[in-house]
Amino acid sequence: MIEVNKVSKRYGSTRALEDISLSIAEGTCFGLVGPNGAGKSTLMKILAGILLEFDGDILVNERSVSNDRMSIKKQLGYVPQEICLEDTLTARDNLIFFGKLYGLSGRHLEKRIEQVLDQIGLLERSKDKVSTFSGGMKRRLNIGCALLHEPGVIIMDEPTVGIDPQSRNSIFTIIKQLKAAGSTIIYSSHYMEEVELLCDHIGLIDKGQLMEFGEMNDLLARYAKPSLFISGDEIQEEMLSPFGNLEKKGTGYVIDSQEPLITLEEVIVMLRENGKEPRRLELYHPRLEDIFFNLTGTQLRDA
Ligand SMILES: Nc1ncnc2c1ncn2[C@@H]1O[C@H](COP(=O)(O)OP(=O)(O)OP(=O)(O)O)[C@@H](O)[C@H]1O
Repeated sequence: MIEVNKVSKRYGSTRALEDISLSIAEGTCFGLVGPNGAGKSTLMKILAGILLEFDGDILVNERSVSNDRMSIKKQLGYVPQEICLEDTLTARDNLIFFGKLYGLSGRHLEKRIEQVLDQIGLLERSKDKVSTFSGGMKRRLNIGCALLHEPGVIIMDEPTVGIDPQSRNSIFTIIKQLKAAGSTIIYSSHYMEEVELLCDHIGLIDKGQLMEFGEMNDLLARYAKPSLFISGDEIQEEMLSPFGNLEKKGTGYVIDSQEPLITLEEVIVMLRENGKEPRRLELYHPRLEDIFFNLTGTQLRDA
């Protein structure tokens, strides 16, 4: 269990984090979501024991990162947002360097390097210099460096920024495998769809403040309503108003409904009886974006 207790951080006059409290249970995949500049990296660095000056405390399995830093660091793997590799060395030599930093050596280190290279899909490129790698390969190696010492908790700060879809998918596969093996994952991103796909618990952060945190499904149920979307030249507002609260959205209307399937059926019957055909008629499932919008009144200010 990781407990973040009233954590605040200032850089000069900038308040990067304000009074953040949350907890992350073992074996969960926790997504920290927020726009650029929200404070995600700052919190990730504090969690990883890299940023040492802050107010409040963080407990990892009841031990404070401020007092037990070295023993806690062994349980953590940190993947920084900026790629942190030596370009002039091979993938294998980079892994040797990071493995030694974590106190690994000899046959155990060799074995872990083979396993990690396989896990990140770079076995065949292990003897190539990092300078010949694509952005996505560098990101995968960056992740591999944090996995060598088999940490129980892996902290990944926006690991998919600026990479191609294929590498992104392969990073998702790595994360899903880590999850299945029981690791705790803390994943920050400003891509809501990634967090929705990977994480079961989330924290929404904006301007240094934690807007909400909890289980994804609970938050979706609390903040976002299921609804129907309908559009078409023949579709008019007065036809739809008996079916629930209506909102004009783009070229059509959104109908709020607690039981969208039943409403869908009723709308179809009404359309048939009136001989009208919609261009689009579909169930709308609440998204993480809806929670953020409900809490902040804005769409995620994506860069
Ligand atoms: N070393 C620093 N010195 C001064 N200000 C900083 C420093 N690091 C971050 N900040 C500021 O603190 C705030 C939070 O930054 P942080 O990098 O934690 O946000 P973020 O959510 O990770 O954003 P991004 O997705 O752009 O990395 C921003 O206003 C940022 O400009």
